Amino acid sequence: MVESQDKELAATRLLNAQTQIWNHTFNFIISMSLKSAIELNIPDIIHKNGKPMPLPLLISSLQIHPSKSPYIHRLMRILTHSGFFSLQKLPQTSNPLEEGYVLTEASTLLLKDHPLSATPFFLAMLDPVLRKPWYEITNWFQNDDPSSFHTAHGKTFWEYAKVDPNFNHFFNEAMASDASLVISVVIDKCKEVFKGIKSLVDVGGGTGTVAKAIVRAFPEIECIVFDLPHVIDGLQDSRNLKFVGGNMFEAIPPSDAILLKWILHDWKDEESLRILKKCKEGIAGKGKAGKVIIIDMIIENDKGDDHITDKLTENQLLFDMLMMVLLTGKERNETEWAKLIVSAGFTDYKIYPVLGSRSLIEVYP
Ligand SMILES: C[S@@+](CC[C@H](N)C(=O)[O-])C[C@H]1O[C@@H](n2cnc3c(N)ncnc32)[C@H](O)[C@@H]1O
Ligand SMILES: O=c1cc(-c2ccc(O)cc2)oc2c(O)c(O)ccc12
Repeated sequence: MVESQDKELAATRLLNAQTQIWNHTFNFIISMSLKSAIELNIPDIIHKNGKPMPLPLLISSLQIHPSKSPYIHRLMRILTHSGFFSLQKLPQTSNPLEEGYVLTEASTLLLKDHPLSATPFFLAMLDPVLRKPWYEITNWFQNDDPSSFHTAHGKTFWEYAKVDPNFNHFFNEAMASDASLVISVVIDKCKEVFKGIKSLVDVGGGTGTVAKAIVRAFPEIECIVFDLPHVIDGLQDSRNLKFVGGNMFEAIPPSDAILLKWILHDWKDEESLRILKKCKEGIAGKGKAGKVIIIDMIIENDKGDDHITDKLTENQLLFDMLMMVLLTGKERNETEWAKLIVSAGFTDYKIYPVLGSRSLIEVYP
């Protein structure tokens, strides 16, 4: 009896292990299915419908070949199971089997016209330019290239952006959509961070989404968006917002405060230290208001004991891999951040854990 129970337990474990491997093996199927749903415009079509959308109506609204109509429910079934759509009973019907698709919070963020749309990044991640480096990781482990991206394309991420205007454009656009989301939360939840600041440089500030929101919310602040020349090329200055091209490893324009949003995780410790030291020079002599504002992840060391913490940690570890493969960067835990901040000559810092998997870190000279 005991022996047969042991055997059953061993078989269950083996089958569970196989299921785990299969689910991970097929993870890409979810991304590729979602890509197709976005390309077929399904989130926007369901949104426009305004109420739960029955399958036949959804099918008739899609630009697909008639022979493919019977397949749509299978695409919708996996994406519903993955939480991108949900099924709701149709209004004004007594038949419980009559239901229609509605958006979830995740697919709402994928709407093309959503001001905070995640679609540009989602599609960018599946683009062959950003996919190729993932096939090169093992080669990268065996050569001395700075990143797997470099192994795949023979140049760094930023060099690639400089010579490929299309890549430069879609990357900057994708960054801008994330920037809108983050800065709206920062302005709402961390107003005090900007108190007393008269000038701010957004280092690596891209096309200026964050800086524009800052000058709108705090008109007394003069902002400079500092980025590589090909990023800011052609962007128009306004009264309290200027675009300056340059290299943050060489010099950063002086100001009361410097913002580094999603900059330091792009770079390894030696490089990040050089950037932070340049920031310190940039805010030198600016008295009490001088500070560096970092927006980046702080990796949790403990494995989460609830589902949400566990998902945040997974998100951070995935970003850590993204930084390793595309750039030379990494995500850091608090000890690593503290070491970096102190090594660059700063005396103290304060963490505002208000941005989901990211935090705002206020750093003082
Ligand atoms: C990950 S993006 C972050 C953009 C923006 N801060 C945001 O979070 O939306 C990094 C930015 O750093 C810029 N960058 C890279 N190397 C740079 C350098 N040497 N000097 C100035 N900016 C640089 C890139 O062009 C890019 O805009
Ligand atoms: O190449 C990237 C991509 C991202 C990214 C991907 C998907 C998302 O939903 C959000 C962001 O983020 C990056 C990043 O933060 C960075 O500093 C460099 C490159 C990328």
